Amino acid sequence: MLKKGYKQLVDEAFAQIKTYSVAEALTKLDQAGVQFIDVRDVRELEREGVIPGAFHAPRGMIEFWVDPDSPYFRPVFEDNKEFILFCAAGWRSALTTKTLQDMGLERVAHIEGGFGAWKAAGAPVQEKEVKKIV
Ligand SMILES: O=S(=O)([O-])[S-]
Repeated sequence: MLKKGYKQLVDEAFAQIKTYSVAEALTKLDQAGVQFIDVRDVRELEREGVIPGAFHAPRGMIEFWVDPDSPYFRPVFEDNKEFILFCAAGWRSALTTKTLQDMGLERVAHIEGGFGAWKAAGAPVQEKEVKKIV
């Protein structure tokens, strides 16, 4: 028997994090000082598309990419931006937003319903660029 199931974890995260509707997030898409963060798996990006300008930080690595003391640190996280996370449907991003908040990021939020809701609302989507190996 688990001490906590996924539902409890997600509900606890929802209670402690900021959640933007798609409409609210859309107003922030091109805003200076705001960075969208896509925490989905790369295969989902290839299959479903991406939000223009979003930085891909897979959930599996994100704690290591955010922490400047980690050998995997990514400079995109060093600025004092607002980070808006999303996944496919809003559960992984809720857990990840809670984790980044626990790590000390002050302006972090996620998008309700994730990329699925974003796409369904007709918000901007583009194909993932395929990197050519030369
Ligand atoms: O992306 S997810 O909300 O289905 S975990």
